[in-house]
Amino acid sequence: MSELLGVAVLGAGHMGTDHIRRIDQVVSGARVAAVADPDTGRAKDAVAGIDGASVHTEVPAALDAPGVQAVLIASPGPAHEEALLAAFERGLPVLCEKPLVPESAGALRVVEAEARLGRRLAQVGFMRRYDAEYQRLKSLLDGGRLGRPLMLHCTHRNVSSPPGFTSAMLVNSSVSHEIDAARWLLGQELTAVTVLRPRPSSNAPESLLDPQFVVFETADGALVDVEVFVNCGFGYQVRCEAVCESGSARIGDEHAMVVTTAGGANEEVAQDYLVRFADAYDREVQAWVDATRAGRVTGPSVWDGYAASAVAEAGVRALENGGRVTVELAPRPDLYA
Ligand SMILES: NC(=O)C1=CN([C@@H]2O[C@H](COP(=O)(O)OP(=O)(O)OC[C@H]3O[C@@H](n4cnc5c(N)ncnc54)[C@H](O)[C@@H]3O)[C@@H](O)[C@H]2O)C=CC1
Ligand SMILES: O=C1[C@@H](O)[C@H](O)[C@@H](O)[C@H](O)[C@H]1O
Repeated sequence: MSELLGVAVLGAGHMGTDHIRRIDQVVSGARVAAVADPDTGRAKDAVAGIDGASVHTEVPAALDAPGVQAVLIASPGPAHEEALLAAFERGLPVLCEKPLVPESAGALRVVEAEARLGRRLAQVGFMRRYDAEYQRLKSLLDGGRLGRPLMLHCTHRNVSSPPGFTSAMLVNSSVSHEIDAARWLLGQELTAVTVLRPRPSSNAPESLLDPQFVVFETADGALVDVEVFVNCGFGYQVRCEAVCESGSARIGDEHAMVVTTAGGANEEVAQDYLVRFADAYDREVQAWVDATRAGRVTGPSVWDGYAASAVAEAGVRALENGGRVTVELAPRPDLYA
């Protein structure tokens, strides 16, 4: 394919606007061909100064717009299923922001729809798989030098939660990244989940259960714990330590600049995922564009998206009802073997 890949971006909010900038200014081989958002003002602002990008309020109009060859979904999670199925009907390759679909039943319908097509068309925006530190940890674990992984200790802290953020979203929005990262790093499904609730921070909005401590069990007997704290107030911190039979490895400490002045040192802390994972988003979208132009799909699959939603759903049940909840996955279609 010699011409630029024409991308329709669905949703021009926080992530959509950043991806539009990325496609326009950072990534090579693609251009923004259309944008859809029910809020026309946002859509127009997001493509201001970009030649040839049409603006739509409805998703089908954007998918059918001239020059559209692929779709980047950055609308809220509940809108993803309809958008994915509409893209599949048109044979358009998709990069879908996480979650694939928040409810596992809807995510499974997407898996089944893609399996019926008989070829992969979509990948999910689990960008940590493109982060240099996560990739180094994955290579180290796969190389076997540290022996069998026994535990992952993870930290996921946001400065503050956006309006409307619920206690369930700590699990199914924030921890969804750790769910995917753990499945990917360990190469195993997560089979059970328990959520512990320390006393809520007085800095969290009224009635938000924040922080939470989530423990996953894996098919092979490893444990993954996640401290998720979305109103920590001081910074965006994502850390992961793998404890293995012959050693341990930790990522997530190397981002800050350390400023030393008379009598002391001060370490900067990133405030936002758009800063902490900027390179990962760039690499994710570039890889998607390159693979799409080559007629391939290489990123986290729709099956990975379904599994993450099923685990998160079990996590929300564990949060709401207490106790340990097991994860039930549907049979995996051969397409994702
Ligand atoms: N990978 C990551 O680190 C992150 C991923 N996300 C994901 O990105 C997606 C978008 O999140 P944000 O940008 O933070 O939300 P946002 O609320 O800032 O923006 C969503 C936009 O979508 C528009 N919209 C609503 N319904 C739509 C529809 N049916 N079709 C097209 N547009 C529609 C809204 O008007 C709004 O402009 C979500 O799936 C979220 O989970 C969000 C933050 C970080
Ligand atoms: O995906 C994300 C948000 O939706 C989520 O709400 C945040 O907690 C995460 O840090 C961010 O990466």
